Amino acid sequence: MGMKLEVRNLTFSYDGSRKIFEDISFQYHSPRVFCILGPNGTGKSTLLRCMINELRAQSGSVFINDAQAGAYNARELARIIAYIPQNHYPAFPFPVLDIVMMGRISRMGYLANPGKMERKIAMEKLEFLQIGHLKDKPYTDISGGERQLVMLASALAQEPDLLILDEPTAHLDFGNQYRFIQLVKRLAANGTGVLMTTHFPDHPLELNSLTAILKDGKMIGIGNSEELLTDRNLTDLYNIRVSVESVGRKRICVPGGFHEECI
Ligand SMILES: Nc1ncnc2c1ncn2[C@@H]1O[C@H](COP(=O)(O)OP(=O)(O)OP(=O)(O)O)[C@@H](O)[C@H]1O
Repeated sequence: MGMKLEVRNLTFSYDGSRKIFEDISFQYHSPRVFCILGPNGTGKSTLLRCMINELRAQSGSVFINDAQAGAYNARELARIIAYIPQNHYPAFPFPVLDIVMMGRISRMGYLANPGKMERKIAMEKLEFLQIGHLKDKPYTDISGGERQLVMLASALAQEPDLLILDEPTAHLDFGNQYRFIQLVKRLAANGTGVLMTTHFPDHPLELNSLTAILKDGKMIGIGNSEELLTDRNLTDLYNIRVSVESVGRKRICVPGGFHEECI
């Protein structure tokens, strides 16, 4: 059926005076992929945390399936949305498989212990992401990129309608970044929505996603990646010359410009 997320006139401040962003509004329907681009410190993570009810906006509202986000308790929200923050610091050396099984909590009865089915689903998600070999390793003893994939496995085990991912490729190697983007395409094709922030404009171009540009506390553009991510818009956004080029059937962004000296 898909889910609907609506952000209406959202304004946020951490200290009550400096506005991190102001009057942000958009509508999103899953399973389309939605990417949010913006320079460092523009409030992308803060916006995501407002969407999942972790931070309370100064004004404006977030609606999930037409109900105020605040009306859902954590368990109800976890059945709809799985969120992976930009950084997660492991506190305990739980085995990786247990971490992935934790993704099942919102799907289990109150006071129930994870059983065979939870174990099977968790293992399937690890295998799906080609990290089954990590299942018995302590979560504290794996690399940043491996942790990111384990978090993704746990989020997938949650079987949400929407994945909200904060810079999901930040720790991934070149190959895993590509595999990850292909995975996002597959998830969307199978009905799971993905809303993600990224520092790589190539990602929304590859995903042909709905894309929003955040700059100086405002959402200055939203639309199809192909139309929104022009040389001009990317040059203005990142303050370097950028040209968007066709290579075969792909569109890629070239920082410094294709025919220019790097600046
Ligand atoms: N807990 C906090 N308290 C006060 N200010 C904060 C807090 N977290 C973030 N900020 C500030 O809010 C602004 C937006 O931060 P945020 O992390 O949302 O940006 P971002 O666009 O996700 O950045 P990046 O791309 O670097 O991850 C920044 O100026 C940051 O310093």
